[in-house]
Amino acid sequence: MRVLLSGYGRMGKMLHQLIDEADDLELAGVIDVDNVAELAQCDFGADVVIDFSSPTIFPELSSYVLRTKTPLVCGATGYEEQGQAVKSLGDQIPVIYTENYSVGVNVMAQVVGELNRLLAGFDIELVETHHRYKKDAPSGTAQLLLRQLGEHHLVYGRSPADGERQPGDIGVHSLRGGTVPGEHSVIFYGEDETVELTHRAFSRQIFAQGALTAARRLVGSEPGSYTFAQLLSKGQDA
Ligand SMILES: NC(=O)C1=CN([C@@H]2O[C@H](COP(=O)(O)OP(=O)(O)OC[C@H]3O[C@@H](n4cnc5c(N)ncnc54)[C@H](OP(=O)(O)O)[C@@H]3O)[C@@H](O)[C@H]2O)C=CC1
Ligand SMILES: O=C(O)C1=N[C@H](C(=O)O)C[C@H](O)C1
Repeated sequence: MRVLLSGYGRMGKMLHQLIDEADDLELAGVIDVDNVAELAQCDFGADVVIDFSSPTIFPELSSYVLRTKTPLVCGATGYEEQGQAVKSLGDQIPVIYTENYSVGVNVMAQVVGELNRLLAGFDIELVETHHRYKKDAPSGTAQLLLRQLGEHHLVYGRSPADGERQPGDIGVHSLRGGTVPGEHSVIFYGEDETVELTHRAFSRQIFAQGALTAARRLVGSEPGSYTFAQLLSKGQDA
């Protein structure tokens, strides 16, 4: 399977290493800030595009995948406004977008939704921690987890002026430092008890492996916008 990488930072380089190590994968090319124009000029002959760059590349990237009918695995975060636009590519090609390609977070999201239903009335706070270089806050995964919690009033950080916690608030706290690949906790506070769910990534290899698994299962699929859970279960069916 020939892979075109979009974005050659921490994730792009990790993917390149895994592609070189895998017998079934080959690098079709790399797109980064200095050669985005090639998307309009070339056909890299790729079976799939894997994007870990930034939503700012979406116009060029979407034109390329639609013109060449190449399936797209999209992992860059910060796509809230364009989320629907990414998914609408599924009318013509197979596409997946998720803010987190780890199996653990995928399961955590389902459990968070269930805990939210079972622990109605508990106060909820979300804490996410990432390396010092992360550009966006809160993380994409935080937004994925917040979607499982339904409509709430989000309080980002907490300032001295905020006063007492209001019913229905969810505090969202972003910590940045060191080399942390990604940690997310959702904490439910009740009367004299708390329930805390935490996912810790020990390396960004899990995200890269998850994106490659999604790519293998997306190639050959019918056009559509797939979820990570759908592609993971597709593998189990096979
Ligand atoms: N879904 C998931 O499981 C995961 C998602 N991510 C997300 O993936 C993204 C990348 O993460 P990471 O590799 O750590 O970040 P990096 O900043 O290390 O890499 C991003 C790369 O993309 C380049 N880039 C940015 N904008 C454009 C553009 N418009 N056109 C072409 N290239 C561009 C950057 O260039 P330059 O440095 O010059 O800006 C950089 O080389 C982030 O949004 C991150 O949150 C990360 C891990 C897992
Ligand atoms: O930028 C990162 O590193 C990560 N970004 C994703 C996010 O924003 O949630 C996924 C993972 O946590 C690592």
